[in-house]
Amino acid sequence: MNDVQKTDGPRLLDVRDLEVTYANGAAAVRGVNLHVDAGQKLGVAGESGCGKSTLALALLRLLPAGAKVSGQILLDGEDVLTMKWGRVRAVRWAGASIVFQGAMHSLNAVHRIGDQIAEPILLHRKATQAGAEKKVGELLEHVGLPAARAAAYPHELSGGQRQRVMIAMALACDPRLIIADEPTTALDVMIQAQILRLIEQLVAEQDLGLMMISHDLAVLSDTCDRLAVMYAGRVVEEGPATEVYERARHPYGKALSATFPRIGDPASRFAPRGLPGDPPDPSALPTGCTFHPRCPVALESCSTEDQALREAGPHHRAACVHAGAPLPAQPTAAPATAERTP
Ligand SMILES: Nc1ncnc2c1ncn2[C@@H]1O[C@H](COP(=O)(O)OP(=O)(O)OP(=O)(O)O)[C@@H](O)[C@H]1O
Repeated sequence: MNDVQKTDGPRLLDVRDLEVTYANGAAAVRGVNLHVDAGQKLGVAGESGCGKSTLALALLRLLPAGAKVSGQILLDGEDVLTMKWGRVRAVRWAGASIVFQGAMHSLNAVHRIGDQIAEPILLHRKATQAGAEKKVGELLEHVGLPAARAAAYPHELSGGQRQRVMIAMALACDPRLIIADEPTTALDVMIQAQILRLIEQLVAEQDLGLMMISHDLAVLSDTCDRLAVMYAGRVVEEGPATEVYERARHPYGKALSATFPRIGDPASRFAPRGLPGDPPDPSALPTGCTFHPRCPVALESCSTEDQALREAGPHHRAACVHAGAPLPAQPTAAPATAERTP
């Protein structure tokens, strides 16, 4: 991404020209470039089906068999794509770890949460049982839960508490990068805000890198320093969070920011609804700019000419023929009357 170049050593995460094609021919990630440095928070936004989860899974080589991956995923300068499996397994906990959405599905219902958090510590840190238990207590307290909750089973905790457990587990082996895939999607708005503040606090305290994935641009702009907006497997807009959220230069970024107004904003109830239609099938992408069939400001040329990312403002880039100037006025959509959903 186009921000100030880091000069002292490799970036924490540096993704270059990443392509992922599933066995059925779905081109889910197409030429993605992005990076995260220590202490930085990158938000990756996009509707369902834009390739966000595929990107996250690719970073730690968690994709299903048959998926073809090319490009580079440099974690502290070391390419995850060419690592031996033993090294990949170590990196998954100690280099980077993932917090998934829906903690109830990610936690094992029949094991106490303390044992589940201890497992990677015993396995990858070669800790003693006593050492692991001590670390589990510290981690739980760190995420705002009493150490004694280690004895609880997942069903004895609330949704927010379970998500705190997932975060504790992600931190178990002191990773340097956290990948959070829709970490608050299943939670109500109050709890969502608490979990986001917790993630922010941990990132700042431990100088971690954060890559947070969400369909909700407002949540991301509230939490992250920079945003990358994905559409049909590509980054179509990127830049400082406020800049992208408030002055989107790609019509897709603009539609996403209108669909997800700021948390607590009373105007949110009257915000325009999202775009009609769905992202394209990655096995049969449209010609030209893949967004053109849904774009309210497309030119005739957009159906044949693809656009690369180009300067759209300070450290801000957009892959749109209109990127160099404020977007032309768009037809206004019908006002939404429902409360925003997290
Ligand atoms: N295992 C798979 N095999 C084939 N296609 C897949 C597979 N997993 C995902 N896809 C397709 O790849 C595209 C990107 O999916 P992905 O889950 O990465 O998107 P996403 O933006 O994370 O959406 P969501 O938020 O719903 O997870 C979609 O069209 C999806 O149908």
